[in-house]
Amino acid sequence: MTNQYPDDSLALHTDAYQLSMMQTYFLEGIHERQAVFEMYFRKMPFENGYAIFAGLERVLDYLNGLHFSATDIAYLRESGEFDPSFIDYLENWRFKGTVRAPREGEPVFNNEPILQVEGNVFDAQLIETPLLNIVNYQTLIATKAARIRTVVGNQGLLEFGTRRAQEMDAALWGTRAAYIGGFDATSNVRAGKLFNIPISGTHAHSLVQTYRSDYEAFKAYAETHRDVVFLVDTYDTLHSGVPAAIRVAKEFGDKINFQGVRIDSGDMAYLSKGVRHMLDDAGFPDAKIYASNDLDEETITSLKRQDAKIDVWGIGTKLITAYDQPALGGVYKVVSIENDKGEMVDTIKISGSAEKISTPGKKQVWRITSNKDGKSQGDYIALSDEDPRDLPEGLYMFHPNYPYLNKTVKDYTARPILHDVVVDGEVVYESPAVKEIRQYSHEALHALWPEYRRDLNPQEYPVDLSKKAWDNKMALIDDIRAYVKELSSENEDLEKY
Ligand SMILES: Nc1ncnc2c1ncn2[C@@H]1O[C@H](COP(=O)(O)OP(=O)(O)OP(=O)(O)O)[C@@H](O)[C@H]1O
Ligand SMILES: O=P(O)(O)OC[C@H]1O[C@H](OP(=O)(O)OP(=O)(O)O)[C@H](O)[C@@H]1O
Ligand SMILES: O=C(O)c1cccnc1
Repeated sequence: MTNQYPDDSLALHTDAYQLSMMQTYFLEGIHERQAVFEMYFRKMPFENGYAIFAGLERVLDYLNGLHFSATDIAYLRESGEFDPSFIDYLENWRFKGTVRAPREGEPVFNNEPILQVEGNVFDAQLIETPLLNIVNYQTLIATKAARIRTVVGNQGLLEFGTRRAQEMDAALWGTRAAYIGGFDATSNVRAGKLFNIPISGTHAHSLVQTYRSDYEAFKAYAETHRDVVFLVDTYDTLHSGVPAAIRVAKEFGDKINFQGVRIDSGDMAYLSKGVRHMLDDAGFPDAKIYASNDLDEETITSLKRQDAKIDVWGIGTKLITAYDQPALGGVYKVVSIENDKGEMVDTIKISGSAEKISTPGKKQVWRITSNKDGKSQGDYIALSDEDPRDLPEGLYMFHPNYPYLNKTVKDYTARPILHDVVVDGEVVYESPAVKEIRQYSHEALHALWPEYRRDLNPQEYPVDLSKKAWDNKMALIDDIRAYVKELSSENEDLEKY
């Protein structure tokens, strides 16, 4: 399908129920009521100790100049689903809200706000779906990438996932997220162009099959390239591929700057050791062994344990699809809303399961680090009118579910994590170059103790509520309980249920 709408916009990239609610607010005349919504996720992805926040650049692209185009409006009218006066209003609508977010690449944790939208309830509602769409995916992939980087150490790490991604957008933005999470380069050339990230690659089996021989294929490739890596497993790695690679490397010498070989099947521990011997014996001790084939942090760990002689890891499917956990599960909840007297009142969503109870009130996340070693002590979620900096008596931190787990931190720095990125509809933040984001992420991650960074059974990082935020939550839970009780006593029929 070609795009038949030259002015297609992203304004309709939302769930119909958002427009349905917006219509209600509009027709009831409350669409300009102020509200604060926050995005957070409840569980750490991959049971990891941290997540890497990503997606902000695309969020800003999306919000910048967001409006309903002529064909969007025409479509809504033709659908017959919405009131004409509501559609008239959408015609001149512009996003006027304020958005706060962490820096891209920032380590973030479950149950803390990672996006905050403040503005008309109408505006905030429309953008819920795309914000979750963007940040859930990119944060997931950046986190998966960071996990893989953890097990790979300082070795080369290449992103090969485009062919296996859930369509083109996912390949492109997933690649960017993977780079932020610590990959060195991508095979996706467009990502290289758009984001100015390094591109890299070898060649496929089809080259060898086209020439019907390893030697002929490598020779042709060598005639036409420098810095070559030969794929050696098309027919037989140890008996055909590697001998042919060595022969061509010797024949072409300095002309091709032979970089190494790639193995894409078979027992990679066994094969890589054999290949290493052959390359060393042939006088190519610096040639690198690349490996690919459904790799992820688990297989890499296992291969390292087996002392596989692999120098560069190419990772596709399991990274770009977040194979073992394909969704982050981030949610977007209203935490404060203007009442009919014009006052902001905090609001809570109660649930039978404790983890689904939201934390009311507009908040800020503070990262608390010790001034002695620069290492982080935990995150402190406070209401936005609190300032936990420079408290002479120290900062009292307690676990929100187990308050007896507590500590007082002295000689600390409290750094706010959420920053204004859009103010009253205007984008006020310019994303740094992706290379800088990657570097920032690396540094911010290493301000966490290694116990939170290990890939298996990491320590739970403290994400605490301020006393005021905690009291506010408890008071609202009590209010809701009293309200439900009153309803039940007013209506005896309800007692039956
Ligand atoms: N020594 C090893 N230890 C642990 N895992 C390995 C080892 N060697 C290879 N693997 C992994 O085992 C899996 C093997 O998958 P699979 O059987 O599909 O590969 P293959 O048959 O060798 O190649 P192909 O992809 O062409 O079918 C891959 O994920 C690979 O990365
Ligand atoms: O294995 P991944 O982590 O997804 O990495 C990308 C894969 O893409 C290529 O395979 P290709 O499409 O040629 O298929 P193959 O599995 O038959 O090698 C490459 O040889 C890798 O195996
Ligand atoms: O360049 C490569 O080796 C490559 C690129 C994409 C997928 N698999 C391998």
